[in-house]
Amino acid sequence: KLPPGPPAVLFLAKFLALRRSIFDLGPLLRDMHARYGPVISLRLARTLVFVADRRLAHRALVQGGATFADRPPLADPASLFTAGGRDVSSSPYGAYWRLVRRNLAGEALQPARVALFAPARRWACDGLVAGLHGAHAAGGDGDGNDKVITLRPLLRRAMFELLVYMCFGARLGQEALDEIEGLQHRALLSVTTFPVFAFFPAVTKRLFRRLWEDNVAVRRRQEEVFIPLIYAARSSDDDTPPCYAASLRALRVPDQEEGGGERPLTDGEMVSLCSEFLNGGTDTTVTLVEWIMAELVNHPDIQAKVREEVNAKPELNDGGTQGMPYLKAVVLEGLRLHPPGHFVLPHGVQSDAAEIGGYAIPKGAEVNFLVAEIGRDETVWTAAREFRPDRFMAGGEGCGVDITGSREIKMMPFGAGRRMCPGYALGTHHAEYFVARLVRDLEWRPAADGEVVDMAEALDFTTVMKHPLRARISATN
Ligand code: HEM
Repeated sequence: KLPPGPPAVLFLAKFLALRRSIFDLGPLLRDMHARYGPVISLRLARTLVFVADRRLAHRALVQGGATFADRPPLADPASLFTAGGRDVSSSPYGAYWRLVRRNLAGEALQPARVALFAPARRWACDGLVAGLHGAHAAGGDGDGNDKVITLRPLLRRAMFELLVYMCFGARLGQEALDEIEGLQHRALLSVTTFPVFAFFPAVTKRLFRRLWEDNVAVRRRQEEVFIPLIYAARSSDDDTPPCYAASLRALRVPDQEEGGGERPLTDGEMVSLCSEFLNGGTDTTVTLVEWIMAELVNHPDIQAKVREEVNAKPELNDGGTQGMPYLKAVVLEGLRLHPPGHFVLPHGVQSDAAEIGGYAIPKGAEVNFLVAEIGRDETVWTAAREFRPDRFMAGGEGCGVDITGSREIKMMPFGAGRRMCPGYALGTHHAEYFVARLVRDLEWRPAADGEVVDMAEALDFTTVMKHPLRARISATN
């Protein structure tokens, strides 16, 4: 018995009537869950299943082991940009995925390695704060030490530069960064825009030839830019910690064609893995930091409390955020209330006997989990729609929450189980450090006196602030 859900035609009619993007299912799904229950299905080109209940999510993703650890196959152009599903997030569950994931988690993202990048975090934030101070000259208003800025572009550039350095071990000039950021944006669009080439690809690639050729040209340019950077990347030297690209060059994966032997990664695979590293590490964290700063503008009391804690800790000068429980609570509350991804990436099913909540989930189905709904569940969180970091301090309902969800899921901003985000510690640490520096070095107020920042959401690749944060900043002493 499949999970209940509306007939596909009715769903599509509603979807088109609302002129929603294929990604923007949130409001429709909420209505459908209210009507049909916590597990629903929709039979479109393949069966889509949506799970909105934290206990069922735990049973499927954590207790279910490998049952839902696969990914559905990708259509073009997503397939083009992942070298045919060969990055970590789109590889099918199996030996190749295990090796590339272990390399990412065990090499590039392991805590001792991340610690070596403390000076890089510092220069990234120094540049960001200096840029915000200088934003006045570039068109901010107000005067002297007090100006209205838009945070996102400068924040994005600082985070991107940091990730590029962690990936390639090189600091690039602004022009090269501009180009790579543009290419990365185009690669992301391949995931978020309507997948025309999923339908009769031989025909649609002719019908929409310009669009297809455009994608091919972007991918070619991405290879031209990335391959020299990958081969120039040193394993490490006195000044540069070992970067991700160098670990990819050293990695060996099973060679399917050579009957059991090993082979290095192809250039295409390395380009896609680097591209995933840059996008995975930048957009999610930037979105999170922007939401948190918006909450801190709306809650000056919380902002002052973070500043007080951060000022008392010289560790920040070394790129660390140890011993700052309130800062950590603020970031956790940001992850709960404003998870950058409102869904995990779609999960695939390899077995014939999968079930969720007593419903059969057919092989080949695509299973999605409603991350934002789970973090805002009123039965778990008091005043679930309010920003209250204290809930993660001693005595609060979130104190000691298990962010990996292995014991129990109360929130799952990074997913849970075998496909859980391998970057969760880095993402959290970057968010903590950037928020700490922005609050320590600058005072944040509404753009106009008495104004409340609008917290409306919009779907980009992540769920971003519909109106990018504008705030009045001044230097702290
Ligand atoms: C605040 C920051 C971040 C958030 C909220 C976030 C969120 C997520 C989520 C929800 C998933 C899907 C999990 C699933 O399908 O069950 C995911 C997967 C993934 N993330 Fe992150 N992420 C963040 C930072 C990072 C960073 C810093 C990196 C790497 C540099 C990264 C790399 C990945 C990769 C490679 C996957 C795919 C894992 C797999 O399929 O095995 N993420 N992330």
